[in-house]
Amino acid sequence: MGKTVAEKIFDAHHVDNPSGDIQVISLDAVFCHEITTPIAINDLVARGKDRVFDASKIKAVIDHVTPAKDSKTAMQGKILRDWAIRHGIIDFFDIGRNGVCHAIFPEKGFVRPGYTIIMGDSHTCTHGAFGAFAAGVGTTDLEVGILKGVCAFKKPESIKVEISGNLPGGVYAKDVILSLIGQIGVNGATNKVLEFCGTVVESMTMDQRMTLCNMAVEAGATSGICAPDIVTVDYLWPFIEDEFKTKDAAMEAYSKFTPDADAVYSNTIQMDVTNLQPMVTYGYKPDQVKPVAEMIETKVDQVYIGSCTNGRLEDLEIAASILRDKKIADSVRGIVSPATPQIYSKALDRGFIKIFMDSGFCVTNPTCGACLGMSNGVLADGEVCAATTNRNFNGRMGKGGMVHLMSPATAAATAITGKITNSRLFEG
Ligand SMILES: CC(C)[C@H](C(=O)O)[C@@H](O)C(=O)O
Ligand code: SF4
Repeated sequence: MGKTVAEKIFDAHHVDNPSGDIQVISLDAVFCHEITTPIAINDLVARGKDRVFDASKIKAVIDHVTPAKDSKTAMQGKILRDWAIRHGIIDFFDIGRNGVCHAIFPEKGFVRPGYTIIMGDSHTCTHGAFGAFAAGVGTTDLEVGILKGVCAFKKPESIKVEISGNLPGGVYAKDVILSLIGQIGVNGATNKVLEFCGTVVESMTMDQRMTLCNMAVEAGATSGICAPDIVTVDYLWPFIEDEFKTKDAAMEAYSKFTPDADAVYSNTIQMDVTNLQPMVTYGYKPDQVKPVAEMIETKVDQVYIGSCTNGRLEDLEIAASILRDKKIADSVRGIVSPATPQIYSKALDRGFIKIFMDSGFCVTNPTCGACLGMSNGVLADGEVCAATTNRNFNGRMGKGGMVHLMSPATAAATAITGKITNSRLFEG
């Protein structure tokens, strides 16, 4: 019987089959940030198990609140920092070199097709864009992962999402994933892997595939996955050139993580995006999605462009192309957080940062910050934010605040008018 991408990855990492449909797999990487890992560290220390399975496979970053905003966040950073130093974790990213975990780790080449990765963060599914199985876990699993380099999962069942057609102008990967979540609901993929395929996915860049996989968890999925192909190899080439010498050799090696034609899926969803509209969320759940056209009178107080969903270079490029030579509405506070220092620096070189600043946006350092309402743009009670992030939960960006999720293009257009706006108004 044929296998899905996730099944092939599980086979290649099989350690044990303790019971029924539970499988223990070995881990290629454990990613860490300063909000959840310190809880695991403190517990491991208290239990006399302050060890790591392999310091070279642990990658850590201070990203959620950086620079620290108060004594609590300073201590969270300190616990992670001291632990990284204590255990010789070389790939540790602190202020000045740090960025949003799900943007900086792929950028550094830490994700490869066929990898298994866990992290104490729900959007770990982002890394599935590289053909990896990457999942967010709780503290107990994180501790076991750090100590032993293994993790127990339910054997993966996958939903195949086949995306075809041609994306219209002004419609992006973010609109595709919002529309899918709107269709299947926040529990539509619970305990399943969403395997994205089809001509639209094949023609997406890695930045776009990361946007797609990033929100898999908002439909309840354990992970999102795109099979590795030449786009993946091109992205990773600087990191894998020495190993493979030719791209063909890399493709050949990674092809063992492409799905079989007769792979078995729990179900298949066909999406034709040819007539897709730009999408926006309207409520407190990511499946409450409407076309922008139905939301255009909605006034916003703040526009936030950033996060692990849409804070990458292509996102900033699209937003900047709309903001060029324009001013944002006086009533709007515009905030942009490039997701990593490299993105920031490239955005500077390419003139995007100047466009943001000239239009009236505040540019912050790379951080999660406003996305989860911890710093750099917390909303006041009753305020509304247009955001390129992934969660619109009640109070997510500040108590009593409302978040509308959308693409960077829609966010930029919205900043100019102060009301939710179709970016086609400004796109050529
Ligand atoms: C802080 C962390 C545990 C959390 C998550 O897991 O998703 C955060 O990244 C978020 O997006 O809310
Ligand atoms: S950018 Fe937002 S969603 Fe992503 S990891 Fe940070 S807080 Fe979570």
